[in-house]
Amino acid sequence: MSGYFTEEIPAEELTRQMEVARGVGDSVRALVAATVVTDVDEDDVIEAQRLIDAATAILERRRIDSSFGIRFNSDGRQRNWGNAVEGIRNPVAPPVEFEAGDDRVWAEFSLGPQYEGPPGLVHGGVIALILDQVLGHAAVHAGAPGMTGTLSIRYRQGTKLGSMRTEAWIDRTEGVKTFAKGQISTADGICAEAEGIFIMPRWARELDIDRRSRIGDA
Ligand SMILES: CCCCCCCCCCCCCC(=O)SCCNC(=O)CCNC(=O)[C@H](O)C(C)(C)COP(=O)(O)OP(=O)(O)OC[C@H]1O[C@@H](n2cnc3c(N)ncnc32)[C@H](O)[C@@H]1OP(=O)(O)O
Repeated sequence: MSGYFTEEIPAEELTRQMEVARGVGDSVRALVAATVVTDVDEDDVIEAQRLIDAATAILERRRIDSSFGIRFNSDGRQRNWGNAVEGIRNPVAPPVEFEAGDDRVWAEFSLGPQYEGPPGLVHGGVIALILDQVLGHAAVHAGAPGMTGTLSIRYRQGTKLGSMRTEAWIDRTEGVKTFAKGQISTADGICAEAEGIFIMPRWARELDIDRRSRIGDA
């Protein structure tokens, strides 16, 4: 399966690269939020646009031919910097950084004005995006990774923009299918609940266990 790479970056160098990646990702995230809510004069908007275009031209001086993919380093760490939920260098990603316990995974994070759907509330598609990832992550954590086959969401109340928590756990596994459940909550309580079926794709079923678990680490 393409998009999965193995690489050998010395640990200290990888840590340094991660700091730079997070730095530029965070700066563009702040830029996106500022673009949505700025109230400065039009001349300032136009000047900002000129500077942004100059920054884009610098970044485009050299680029990879594909999307970022998932890169496994020899020290056990992996880079999924392009992931739409977790990718530290992807400004579209909040990013959501998961923690894992015995029977579940969770994350605390914040969504700003660029994720708005109804006024003041998170867009339902963004809720689905995050629930897909957290349920998928729970399947990985349980050692039963898979692609999302089905995802069902019950939106119980609007999710206010700002701080929130998501968590997910495995309900059961049946052969290549992993049934996961999860939720997103704010200070108002549970806002959305999800159930998902994650299915190990055929190409992964044919891999040996070691390679499969490395892909599942994604
Ligand atoms: C190791 C892999 C790791 C993957 C990445 C980890 C990322 C980590 C986190 C990422 C998080 C974000 C994740 C993302 O964003 S994943 C991106 C969004 N999802 C996709 O793009 C998935 C596209 N679909 C596929 O690749 C295949 O159709 C899948 C893999 C889903 C099934 O494959 P295939 O079609 O070849 O399966 P099969 O014919 O052998 O059937 C097997 C069993 O499954 C049952 N079934 C089939 N389809 C569905 C369905 N839709 N719902 C419920 N059940 C379904 C079927 O009845 C049978 O059951 P049974 O009759 O045996 O009881």
